[in-house]
Amino acid sequence: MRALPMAVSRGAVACATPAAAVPRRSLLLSTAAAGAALQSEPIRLCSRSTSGTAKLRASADAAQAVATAFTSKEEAFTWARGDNRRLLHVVYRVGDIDKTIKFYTECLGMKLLRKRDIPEEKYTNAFLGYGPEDANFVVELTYNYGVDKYDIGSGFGHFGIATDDVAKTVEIIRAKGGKVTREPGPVKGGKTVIAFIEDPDGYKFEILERPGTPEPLCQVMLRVGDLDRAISFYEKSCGMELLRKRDNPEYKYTVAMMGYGPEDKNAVLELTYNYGVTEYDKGNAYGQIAIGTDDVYKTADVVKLSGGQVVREPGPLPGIGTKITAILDPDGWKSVFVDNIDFAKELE
Ligand SMILES: C[C@@H](O)C(=O)SC[C@H](NC(=O)CC[C@H](N)C(=O)O)C(=O)NCC(=O)O
Repeated sequence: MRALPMAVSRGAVACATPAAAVPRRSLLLSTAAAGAALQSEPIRLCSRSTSGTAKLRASADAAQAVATAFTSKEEAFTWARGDNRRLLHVVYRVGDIDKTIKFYTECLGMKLLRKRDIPEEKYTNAFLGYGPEDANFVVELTYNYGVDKYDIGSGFGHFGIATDDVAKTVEIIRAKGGKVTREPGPVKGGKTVIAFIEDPDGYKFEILERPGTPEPLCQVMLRVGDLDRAISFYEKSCGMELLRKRDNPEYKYTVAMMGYGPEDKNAVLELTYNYGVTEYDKGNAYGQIAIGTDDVYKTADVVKLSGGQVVREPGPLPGIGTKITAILDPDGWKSVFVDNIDFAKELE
């Protein structure tokens, strides 16, 4: 059973604590600003409030005190990098779930993996993909009763589907009535053959040529206002690796592929920075990516220690019992970490 984090009074002051006296759960101080630089030495807090410590108290108040199992930030980041993580699914809202299921199964060749209706919360979920959820990245569609239209916004980019033959795939999609918005051909400024299609709600899918891939649903592309800030966040707060960064000055954008393993075998988060564009409208259609973890509590601690924002404290979901924690990146994109064991039970 996990111990509850210790409460930290707003009047807590920074103090020197002998190493031997450091409790099992330490209190580490982190700046609240997302993307704050790592500090090698944690500042420990004690609850003693004394006179003459106003400045320290003010600085403690201005920062986020984290009750954590870790004794240093380095320990926290090392744990996150070694955690058992992978992208589980991407969650987004659709206006007619049966129409989308038909499009994804008939045009995109996905399988309907499971569907659940939660009438008490007035929504339905459908999980679709190219392989079982215990080993593949999949989509989780959400239909909210009575809502048939969403705003996709300008920040969401696309989902990527890798295929052996883009031209053939696009012809099948077209023949089945799918909307092709960019014909197959080499990507501008590169060699990879790509095409773009749109689903019934207007979500874009990039079809890209990558023969023999084990993970056809391979990318979630989101636009960000500061690429280095976003890379730093996904490295430090999420324990991801920068797999590839490519600048395309001719077309004035840079992309960074972030993930938990090589791009040809694992789904990745593709972050796109368009020169000079620092803000996007995120709409209300795209939801979040879900990431598996062995410990949602430690995960939330790591996010806080790296200056990231936890928008849902770790704990079990009412009704389902699956433990999760939700975080926001510096651009406001959400990720949800899901306990691996609880998730496996959901699939039983
Ligand atoms: C292979 C992999 O790197 C790509 O497919 S990148 C695709 C490329 N992306 C962009 O242009 C991103 C910047 C753009 N301004 C945006 O915000 O989406 C792309 O979409 N190319 C279009 C083309 O027709 O080649």
